[in-house]
Amino acid sequence: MQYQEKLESLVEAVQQLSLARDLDSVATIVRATARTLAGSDGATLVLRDAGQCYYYDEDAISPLWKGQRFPLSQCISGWCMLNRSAVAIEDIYADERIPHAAYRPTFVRSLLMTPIRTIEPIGAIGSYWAQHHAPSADETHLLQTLANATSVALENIQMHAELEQRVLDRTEELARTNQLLREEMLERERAEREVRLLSLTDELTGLHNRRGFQVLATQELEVVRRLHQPCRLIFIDLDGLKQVNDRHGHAAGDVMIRQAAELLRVVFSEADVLARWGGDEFAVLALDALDESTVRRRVELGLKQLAALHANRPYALSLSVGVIDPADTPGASLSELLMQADAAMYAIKAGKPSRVPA
Ligand SMILES: Nc1nc2c(ncn2[C@@H]2O[C@H](COP(=O)(O)OP(=O)(O)OP(=O)(O)O)[C@@H](O)[C@H]2O)c(=O)[nH]1
Repeated sequence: MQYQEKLESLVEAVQQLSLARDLDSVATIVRATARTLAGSDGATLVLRDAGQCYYYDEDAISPLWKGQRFPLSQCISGWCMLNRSAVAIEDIYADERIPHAAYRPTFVRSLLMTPIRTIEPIGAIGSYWAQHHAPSADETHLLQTLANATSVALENIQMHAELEQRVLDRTEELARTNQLLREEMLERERAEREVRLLSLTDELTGLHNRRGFQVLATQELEVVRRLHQPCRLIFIDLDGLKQVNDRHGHAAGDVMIRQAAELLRVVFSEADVLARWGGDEFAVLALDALDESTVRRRVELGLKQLAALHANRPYALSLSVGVIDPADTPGASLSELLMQADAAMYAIKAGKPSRVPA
């Protein structure tokens, strides 16, 4: 092949190398171009890897050396990297720098080893001949130019890989941050739900609290009024809680309040709005056409059942119950209706002979 043709091959290879994005592509280009430029029978790409010569690719000594690593001091590619200069050896068995035994199973008789970059070499390109061959100055020059272009390609690949890794790391970091934000959002939603729930619920009894009752009973009242359905508003007060607190302690008073709530759950249905209005008072919006005596009868029955369940409690559970029909005052607000029910309850309580249950 004429020098001009070789030069064109070299220019073509330099362009291909500038586009190569991985080591395999570089190795393929280098191997083929080295053989073309040197007219050799085989070529190899050696990389300097932590003080060793790493035979990354070769088609001269295959399959003996490909993928193997040798100390820089024990192979000719190492020699050429350490000395930062190309080395041509016409008869490898006459040269002391060659580990002869290692070459014996191969076809190699002559070689040219070119450092990849003469300043701080990062590898070497080897060209091998099966017959004795003395590489010309032109061949050596072309091979060194190829090797220098290869150094740029290798640097490019490393930079590209580093950039890709940085993008990957950043993407992972963003994904982790996103995940954390998502978890934080879910946690906040859960906490908000809990706060909403807590702010409508009475902690001691699990019934709605005053605020919960106002929200829900207002809605329900509006619906039953619009649909002309029956309902009753009921106000209930525990009898003698103060006495129980005083005689048996606050904890016993709490149990009494909880038992009253238990009773309301038994007496009224799930659709009704049940609330602890505060202290020892309860409010119920029953979505039913209950008359007062039915409510009272059910409460008494519930009290008996509870008394049987808690036979050894040191006090009797007793309630004063006021029942009103909101339909009797169609324009009244919930607060006004509650005042009516409270008054009805108080009339009942006032009529009781003794309000001390224990
Ligand atoms: N154990 C307990 N006591 C409470 C709680 N809230 C309010 N009380 C007490 O309940 C008592 C209510 O007193 P009163 O309004 O006189 O009611 P009562 O003792 O049931 O008397 P009457 O309603 O007239 O039958 C007060 O002593 C409050 O301190 C509570 O959550 N737990």
